[in-house]
Amino acid sequence: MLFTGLSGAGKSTIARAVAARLLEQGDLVSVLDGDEVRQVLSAGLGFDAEDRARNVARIAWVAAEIARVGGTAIAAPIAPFAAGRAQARRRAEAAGARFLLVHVATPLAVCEARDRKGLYAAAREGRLPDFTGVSSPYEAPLDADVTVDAAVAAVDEAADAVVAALAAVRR
Ligand SMILES: Nc1ncnc2c1ncn2[C@@H]1O[C@H](COP(=O)(O)OS(=O)(=O)O)[C@@H](OP(=O)(O)O)[C@H]1O
Ligand SMILES: Nc1ncnc2c1ncn2[C@@H]1O[C@H](COP(=O)(O)OP(=O)(O)O)[C@@H](O)[C@H]1O
Repeated sequence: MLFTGLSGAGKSTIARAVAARLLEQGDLVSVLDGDEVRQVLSAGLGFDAEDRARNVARIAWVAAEIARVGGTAIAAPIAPFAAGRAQARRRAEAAGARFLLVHVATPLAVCEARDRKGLYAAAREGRLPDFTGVSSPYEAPLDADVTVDAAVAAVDEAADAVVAALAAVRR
C-alpha cells in the first residue's frame, strides 16, 4: 500500500490508523513511514528529483519483499512523481502482491495553513529548497485506487475508506 501526498497531508496519521485496523484483523503489517525511512534506509539522500526517485525505489523494493512473504507493507512517503509510483506498482505486482495507491489529496492551502513543522514557511522564505508544492512539483496521481482528503474526512473516515478499498482489491 503506497500513500502519496503533500507534506502534512495526513499520510502518516492515516497510514497508522489503517495499520492498527489491519493488525486487529490479524494481518502482518509493516509501516514504512516517510520520516523514519529518511533516517535509516535513505539516510544521506536529499530532495532533488534523483534522490527522491532513489528513496521511493528503495521503499518499493522493501515493500515488495514484505509482500512476497505474506506481509502487508504500508509506505507513506510524499512520492511526488508518477514514474516512481508506477515502478512501485510494477514491483509489487511482480512479487505476486496486490498494490493499492492511496492519494491523500489534502489541498496545499490546508497543508500550508497547518504547517506543523514550519517547513512551508521556510520554503516560502527560500530557506528550504526543492520543497514539494512550493519549489518542487507534485504530480497528482491519475491512477489512485483510493483518494482521501484530510480537510474533509476525519482520520477514522479516511482509514475506513482505505480499508474498504483494500478489501475490494483482495476479493
Ligand atoms: N525539500 C523537501 N521537500 C519535501 N519534504 C521535505 C523536504 N525537506 C525535508 N522534508 C521532510 O521530509 C519528508 C518527505 O520525505 P519523503 O521521503 O516522504 O519524500 S519523497 O517521497 O522522497 O519525495 C517530509 O515529511 P512529511 O511532512 O511527513 O511528508 C518533510 O518533513
Ligand atoms: N482528517 C485528518 N487526517 C489526517 N491527519 C489529520 C486530519 N485532521 C488533522 N490532521 C493532522 O494533520 C497532521 C498530518 O500530519 P502527518 O500525518 O504527519 O502528515 P504527512 O505524513 O502527510 O506529512 C497531523 O498533525 C494530524 O493530526
